[in-house]
Amino acid sequence: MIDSASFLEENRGSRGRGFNRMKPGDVLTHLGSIVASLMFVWALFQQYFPYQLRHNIDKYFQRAFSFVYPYIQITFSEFTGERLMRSELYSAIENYLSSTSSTQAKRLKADVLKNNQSLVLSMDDHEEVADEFQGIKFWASGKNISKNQTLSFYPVKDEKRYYKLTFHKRHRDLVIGPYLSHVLKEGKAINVRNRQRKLYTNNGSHWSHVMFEHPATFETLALEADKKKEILEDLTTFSQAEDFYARIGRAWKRGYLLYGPPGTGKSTMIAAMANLLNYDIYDLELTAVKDNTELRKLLIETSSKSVVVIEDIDCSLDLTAQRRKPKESEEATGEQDQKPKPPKEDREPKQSQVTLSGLLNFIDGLWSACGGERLIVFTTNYVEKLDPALIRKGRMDKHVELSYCSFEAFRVLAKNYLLLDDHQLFDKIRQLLEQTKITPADVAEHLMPKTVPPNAEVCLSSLVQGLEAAAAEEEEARSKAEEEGMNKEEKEISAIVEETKEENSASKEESKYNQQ
Ligand SMILES: Nc1ncnc2c1ncn2[C@@H]1O[C@H](COP(=O)(O)OP(=O)(O)OP(=O)(O)O)[C@@H](O)[C@H]1O
Ligand SMILES: [Mg+2]
Repeated sequence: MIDSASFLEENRGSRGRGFNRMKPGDVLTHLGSIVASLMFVWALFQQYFPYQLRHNIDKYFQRAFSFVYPYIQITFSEFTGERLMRSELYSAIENYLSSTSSTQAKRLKADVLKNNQSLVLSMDDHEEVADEFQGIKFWASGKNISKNQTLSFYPVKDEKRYYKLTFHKRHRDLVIGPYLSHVLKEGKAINVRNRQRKLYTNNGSHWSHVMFEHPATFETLALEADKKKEILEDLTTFSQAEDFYARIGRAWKRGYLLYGPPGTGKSTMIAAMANLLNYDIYDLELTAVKDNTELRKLLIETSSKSVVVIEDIDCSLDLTAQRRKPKESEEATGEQDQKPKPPKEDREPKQSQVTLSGLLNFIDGLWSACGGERLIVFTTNYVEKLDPALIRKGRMDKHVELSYCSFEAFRVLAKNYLLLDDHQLFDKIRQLLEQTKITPADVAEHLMPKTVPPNAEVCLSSLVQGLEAAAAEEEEARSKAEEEGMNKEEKEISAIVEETKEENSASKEESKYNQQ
């Protein structure tokens, strides 16, 4: 255990005893002359001693010092190697020490992250803070040393930042093993929490991004509580299961298929997922991807801790047709790949040549494992249109149906939009919701404030009217369909009657003819 405090105290104590017999004025005079002499000697040493000699003296002094000094120091420089790369360890330590720094250090550096939303404090140069791990105290100091560049005519300051970790030599194994990996892990986790998340979209084979700032959360998502809980648990379990996936030999990724009519919250759920897990979003526009090679390139460029989304997968590509087409041509010509492709551009508008097998490879091929910790989410309005190979378990592990608004979902929206837990109109709304189909997007539109100040009664009445109108429309459509069905039936019956009449008259004619 480091006992620096007591070490300093002892030194201070012995000095104090030595100076006790003198008067304060004498002490100061003495001290002044000692310091001046030391500085003079040091200046002489710096200036007149040959560099090699100075270097050797330094070296042996350090060795002799470390022989008696029981502490070990590790330095973590900001830049490693060619000074081009900022050391990952350095930033991890910076993040790791940020909380300790903000409580202990007296001079701090402030930085704003997440688009000016959160303030991050780190210790300033030459500050020192203590950290405790498994009951042992370590010292970390932030330093910024400046060196003059020697080969320059105009001396330019060359600044180097580093953290120095000091600990007693008996803790060497603990520090080099568990402590440093703990610092690295925690530092990275803080970095992930603090980063401004991004929403990427592909422009051909390149990703471009904007800041991701969707406010959706699972709390505000209108969904039945048990369904919400199930998805939440699934996501949280996934995000914490790195070791499990490694143990069972599976790539650390999970596929979600969200399906349901438009306006039922599929895109909103994706935003909520990303917000829950602190992931980036890669919104992949498949129609802009030229071919399978480009698709793979895009996949490789995605980072871990991300949600890769393909919206409206049924519209993105005519996947089933694309799978069939090569087979047909294969049958006709015998070989598929060697055959030069017809110049399609001449006859039809340029289409993406991404195939179903390319997409399947994207989801669970060898390349899909790179990066890890990734969700792949497909959305569709028509789940029945999708090729079963695409959505089988293992590829799309979880199928989530988002459907029309239930009363439970409505209550979530009422709480979000109107801050209401209950209201006299709720019973009526419940009955109407049981009779009619309305999407959460439509309900949300009714609940948007319509007056200043907002009035819940007005919004709920608007919803009731909307629901009644939808119910009336549905009723009308139903009776029309029934009528049409009846008409169709009547027509069919009369056609059959006509047919039998004709048949009867024909047979009568025939028997007459036979009798003659
Ligand atoms: N389940 C829901 N919970 C909360 N808000 C919802 C929900 N469903 C829809 N909304 C609201 O309706 C709007 C449209 O929803 P969203 O874009 O998520 O629908 P979608 O299912 O992705 O539709 P599409 O199939 O057309 O892409 C959202 O802005 C959101 O405010
Ligand atoms: Mg959508």
